Amino acid sequence: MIDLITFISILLCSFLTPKIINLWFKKGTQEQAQRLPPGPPRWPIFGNLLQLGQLPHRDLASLCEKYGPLVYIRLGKVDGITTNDPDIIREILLQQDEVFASRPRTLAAVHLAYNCGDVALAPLGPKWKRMRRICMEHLLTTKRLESFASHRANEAQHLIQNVWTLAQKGDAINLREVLGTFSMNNVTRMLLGKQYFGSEFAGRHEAMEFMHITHELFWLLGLIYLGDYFPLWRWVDPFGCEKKMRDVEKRVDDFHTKIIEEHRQRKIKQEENDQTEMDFVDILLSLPGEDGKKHMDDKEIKALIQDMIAAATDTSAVTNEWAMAEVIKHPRVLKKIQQELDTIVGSNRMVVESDLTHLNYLRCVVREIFRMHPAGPFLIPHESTEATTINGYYIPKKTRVFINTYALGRNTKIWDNVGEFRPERHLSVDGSRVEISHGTDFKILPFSAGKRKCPGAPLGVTLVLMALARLFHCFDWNPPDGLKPENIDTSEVYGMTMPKAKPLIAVAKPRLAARLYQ
Ligand code: HEM
Repeated sequence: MIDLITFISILLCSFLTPKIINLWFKKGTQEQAQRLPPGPPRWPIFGNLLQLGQLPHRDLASLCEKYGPLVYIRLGKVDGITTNDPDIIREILLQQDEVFASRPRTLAAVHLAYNCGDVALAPLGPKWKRMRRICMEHLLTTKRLESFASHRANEAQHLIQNVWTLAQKGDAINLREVLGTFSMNNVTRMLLGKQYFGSEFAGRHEAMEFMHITHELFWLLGLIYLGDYFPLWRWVDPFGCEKKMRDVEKRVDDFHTKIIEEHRQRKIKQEENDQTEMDFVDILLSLPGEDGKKHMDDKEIKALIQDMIAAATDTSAVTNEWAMAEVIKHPRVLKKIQQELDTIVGSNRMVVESDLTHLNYLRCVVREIFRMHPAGPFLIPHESTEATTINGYYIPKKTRVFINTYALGRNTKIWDNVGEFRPERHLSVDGSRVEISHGTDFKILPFSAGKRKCPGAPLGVTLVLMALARLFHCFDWNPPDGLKPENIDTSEVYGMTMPKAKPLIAVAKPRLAARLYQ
């Protein structure tokens, strides 16, 4: 006699299998009629999901090499396209911006971005528009960023002191830690009025908890979670990903609740005419809410805090670590950067922000890093709001768009010797200032373009250039004993950002007068 479970399974199979086959063939016929872009053959149910490995940006890059500049893929039940081509990217991000400027509602965005109530992961619509406007008009204006210039100068000096102390001890330096601390402190000082690491730090336990949950958050946000493409997977969740998302959601929320409460208490205690500088949380607490409400909801404030931390810290820290790795690997480039710094800044003072626009060769180095190791290998995936066509190919509504910036930077049709680190390729013929943006040719895309372009780009560029200029000006750099520069490992891991697989360890030797490091 068959047991009940076997009976139900047989019943379900006999009911579902014809439906799935039917749907699959129906879909196939529709697709043929509407001429989707070319792409690899697909499995039933899974589509091309099983063809993506640990480094999906490389897998999708190979598909573009094989099938052309615009490739159709199917991820479970979700339509997807990918491209490595400047003209198609321009078409998607500028010409058809309105169609492609939405975001997919992924489970990570639901759990970790307050039900898509933030800026970065919110679908296109009035809510996203309002939250983005708050960022642009109240947090990231030139005037507001200028008001934090002294904090940034202070953190740049703190970075140098930190490295100097380690160099005096003769220790090899873990640059991932040092650069992560620099980015995190800069962002949390602006955002939360707190420095989490260093002399005025917020308390060791709080700092460690903060670092820990931030790392888990980044990891979960970058994950290609099968439950997003294949709903049955959610029933099983064999690796406990969704459980982890809920766990991190709760811990992050507790953390933000505490921050908001601290700011409210501080405000109550403050004298009325107190002129203490306002941080981002103070500003958000002072803004009116939607529909005539006196204040913004706590949930909205938390979603914005979350976005700023996630968007600003890892992107700049990862870019800086790649730049240090490639430059130490290429001593010729380090020499040229230092010659430029010695000419423009000299050896009697530290680099200041106003120097950064004049450091044209260093700017080429940063552009070359964005070409070879872009912080966002797929930007943040976009989604189409309606069916459309690109180059005569049909793109269905709700198609997920993987703009492959990694493959763009290694596209042999637009770059020569793609694996060679050669900053000079970005020098302008007339010697004019080298811009760290996509420009008109869209051959690199560090901060994206169109409605969803990064609103923090000027701050991001400053954080990157400042850390690098100071570190190369103040120190000579070598790999640890026994490792030749050319053997420095430059393999990557995939995530929301694309960090170096192994932390960069290097030895620093001061090159300026000792008094300047104090
Ligand atoms: C080197 C540093 C940075 C890099 C490389 C970077 C890069 C990016 C990229 C590639 C995107 C996705 C754009 C798209 O999907 O089309 C993005 C979005 C975003 N970035 Fe940045 N970013 C950096 C720094 C910052 C900073 C400092 C902030 C704020 C303080 C910031 C805030 C944001 C926000 C809020 C979004 C979402 C925009 C939206 O969806 O409307 N970023 N960034």
